[in-house]
Order: sequence, then C-alpha cells, then structure tokens
Amino acid sequence: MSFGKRLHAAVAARGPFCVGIDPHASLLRDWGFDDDVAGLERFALGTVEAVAPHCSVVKPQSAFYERFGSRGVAVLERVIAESRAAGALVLLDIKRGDIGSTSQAYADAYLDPASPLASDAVTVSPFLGFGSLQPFVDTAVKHDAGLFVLAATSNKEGPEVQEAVTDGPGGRTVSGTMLDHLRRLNADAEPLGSFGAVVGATLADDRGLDLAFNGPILAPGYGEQGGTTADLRRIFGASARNVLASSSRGVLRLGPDPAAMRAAVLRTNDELRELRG
Ligand SMILES: O=c1ccn([C@@H]2O[C@H](COP(=O)(O)O)[C@@H](O)[C@H]2O)c(=O)[nH]1
Repeated sequence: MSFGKRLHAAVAARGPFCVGIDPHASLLRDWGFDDDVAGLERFALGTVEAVAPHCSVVKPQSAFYERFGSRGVAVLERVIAESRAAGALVLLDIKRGDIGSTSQAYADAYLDPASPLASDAVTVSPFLGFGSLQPFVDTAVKHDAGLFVLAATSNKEGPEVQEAVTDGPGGRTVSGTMLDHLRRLNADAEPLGSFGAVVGATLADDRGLDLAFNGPILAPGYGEQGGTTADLRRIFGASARNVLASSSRGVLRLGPDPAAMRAAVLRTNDELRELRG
C-alpha cells in the first residue's frame, strides 16, 4: 500500500502528531544519562517505548545518532525497527539531496527495505533542483515509501533562499515551485499522495503559498520553536487536514517519565484532531 494511504490510515487511527526523537546532548544529561552511546541508546529506546505505541509517526533526526559514528547509527537502526514494531510509521529526518547518481545511493540506503535503515519516509532537500530528487521519487514509488521535500522551513534563515523569485514572466518563489512539483506528483493519488512538503509551523502570514497539493505537510517548529495550534490554523487554513505537526524537544523535555510523554502525545493528538474538523 502506498505511503500516502498508510499515513492517511495511521493518522485516522492515532492522530496527526509526529514526535521527533532527537537525542540532544543536553537532554541526555537532563535525563540523568551520560552523553555517550549507552546514554543515547537508553534515551532513544526509552522514548520509542513511551511514544511509538501512541502516535502515527515518529521522526528520528539522523544527525543526533550520526554524531556517535557507526555505534550511533546502530542505535538508529533499532529506533526504526522498534518504532515500526510498535505500529508507528517512521519518517527519518535526513534532509539529503545531491546530484542524481548520489541521490540514488541515498534513496537505496533509506528507502529500500533491504537496508537496515529503511524507513517509511525521509526528508529531502531540493536545492540542487527538484529534478535531482528523481531517484528518490522512483525509489519511493518502487517501495511504497514517502518523501517530504523542504519547501518553507521553520528556521528564520530559510526565506533568503526559499522566497527568492525566479526570473521571467510568471516568476515563482522557490517554495512555490517546489509545491508545484508536488502538485504534479500527487495529482491522481487517493486519498492522499505520498509526496509531502515541509512547511514550518512558525511561518509569518505573508508567504502566500498555495498549499493545496494533495500531499501530506510536515509542520516542524510546533512547540519548542514557538509554533502553536493557532499558528497551524492561521498558516494552513483548509489544508490543515493534511498537516502532520511535529515536535521533538517539546515532548522529550517531559522525560524520562514515560507516562508524562505518553500523556502529552495523547493530549496533543486530541488538540490537533479538532484542527482538522
Ligand atoms: O524546517 C524544518 C525542518 C526540519 N526540522 C527538524 O525538526 C526538528 C525540530 O525539533 P524541535 O525540538 O521540535 O525544535 C529537528 O529535528 C529539526 O532538524 C525543523 O526544525 N525545521
């Protein structure tokens, strides 16, 4: 079954809150662990146990595992496997993007079920040109996986690149161009396409984005970066029904108490369900 269909069903069953599993060094210490591989493992797998049975999607941020080298990546492999075993879809936040031939290797690493890092979906960066992502698109189609393409990111530096307008008649912003590509890729999908966009929960009012592209929208920046449910309503309007709001530190700061993390996930899912009407 396509990623879009699986995501649609998972959100209907569990709600639209995506929990980021980002083992920051400071959080490991707050939880009483050392900033080493043993601490990483206890933190990450403890989080999986607390949240993965209760949310539709978890989003491990690869960087926090890669900083420990191969042993950290081995922990990431377990996070992926154990989250999926608990019924959550795994969106691996890697933000990769390169020339096409290298993109193919990344796609094989993260989307081919034969790989130990295979996930349900990954984040990708289109800033080498959307066409450079074609190997990710083809590989995602082949393996029923999904992509989330950076379009309007949650950080304040993003607009310098993403609001740049292309030359010529009908010039479009870079963000708008990415959303146009996603509209094309998702055109015939029912009920939801597998090719999503990343659009921050922190955006100012004046971006003028056409968010009707029939695909999922990952909205990071919810929680710790200041994005609220009211911001989601303001930014996404009718497209809020396709939004997967994502928070990492907002949930992880409640640990290591699993009950507190679980309660936050359930509460946030209830709040976000109302937004979808
Ligand atoms: O535009 C983007 C894209 C991705 N991220 C990632 O999401 C989390 C946010 O963590 P918080 O602790 O909830 O701030 C992190 O992994 C980022 O790399 C983003 O913030 N903005």
